[in-house]
Amino acid sequence: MIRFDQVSKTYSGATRPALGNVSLEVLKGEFVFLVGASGSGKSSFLRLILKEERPTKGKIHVLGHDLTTLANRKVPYFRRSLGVVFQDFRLLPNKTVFDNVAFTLQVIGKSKGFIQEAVPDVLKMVGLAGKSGRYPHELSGGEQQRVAIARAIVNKPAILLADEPTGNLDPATSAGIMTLLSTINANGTTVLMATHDSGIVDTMKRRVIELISGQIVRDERQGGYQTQAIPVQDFGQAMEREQLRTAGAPARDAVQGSTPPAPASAPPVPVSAPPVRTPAPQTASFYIPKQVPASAPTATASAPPVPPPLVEPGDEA
Ligand SMILES: Nc1ncnc2c1ncn2[C@@H]1O[C@H](COP(=O)(O)OP(=O)(O)OP(=O)(O)O)[C@@H](O)[C@H]1O
Repeated sequence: MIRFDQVSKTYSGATRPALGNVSLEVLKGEFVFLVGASGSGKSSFLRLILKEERPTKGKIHVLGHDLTTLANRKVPYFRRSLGVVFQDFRLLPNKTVFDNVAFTLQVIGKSKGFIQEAVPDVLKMVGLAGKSGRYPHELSGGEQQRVAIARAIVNKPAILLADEPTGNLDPATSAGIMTLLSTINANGTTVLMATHDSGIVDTMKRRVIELISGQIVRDERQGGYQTQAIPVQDFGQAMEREQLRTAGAPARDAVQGSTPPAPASAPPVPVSAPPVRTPAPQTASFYIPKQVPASAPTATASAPPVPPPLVEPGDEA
């Protein structure tokens, strides 16, 4: 369904790649979380799938299309099989809930009759049946995100890409959105979701792909937000910090080049699924038990660079 073969993306003027030599496969019907610190490449990954960016190297196949050779004139048609949801909802402020969802169908030339049936159906599905005449500013954040999700799925996409869809929502509202995304997934849509929300990832126990500096360092079935282990190189520094904190003794010699003893309280070494078509990156050739909590990545205050709306009024039917 989605395949990356040794894909690298270096933005012009950048000194290092946003994504480096990424290979993976996502199968039909999967629900995949993309996790990693700000700037690790999650949004770039999603934009490559949308063909909003071109890889600098490597091949990307989505829904049977080779995106490197897909003609520009075919891109709008290709994107009709993809739904996209963003952290900041991106609703049209001067259109009602109904019209926000209907707009997507109008620009791809769906008939009035189709729209009159499809929009109420999808609004019911997302729990907004009674709010079709409201404007975005009359809705809560969670409701606005439901409208955005309705708009993304009204054309029944094969793949739903969600870039931090709960980033602006409180935990209870986020849980409702995740229930909705799970239902959409259970109905057959493949879902890829970039997130910083550890609670959601830990609760849902889905496939987790973790990026560090554009490299896949973990691809785990039923994973958590943070692995129970950290890369071995980091372990030396972590141990050193911990020992300095507790006893003042430097620790580098004690841990480098050998597997350290696990403390009584250490979690078991995780048995994660081997990476799917993913070469092990140099920074994570193997993992050892975590000794100190790694600092949790935090969302940036400003939104990452974002692509324009997927469907333009000029698109042909
Ligand atoms: N359009 C762009 N032009 C130049 N550099 C970019 C562009 N988009 C992203 N980058 C850079 O690529 C790297 C990866 O960015 P990306 O937005 O993919 O990360 P992210 O993991 O989605 O971050 P966040 O969690 O903050 O959204 C960063 O170093 C970023 O500065």
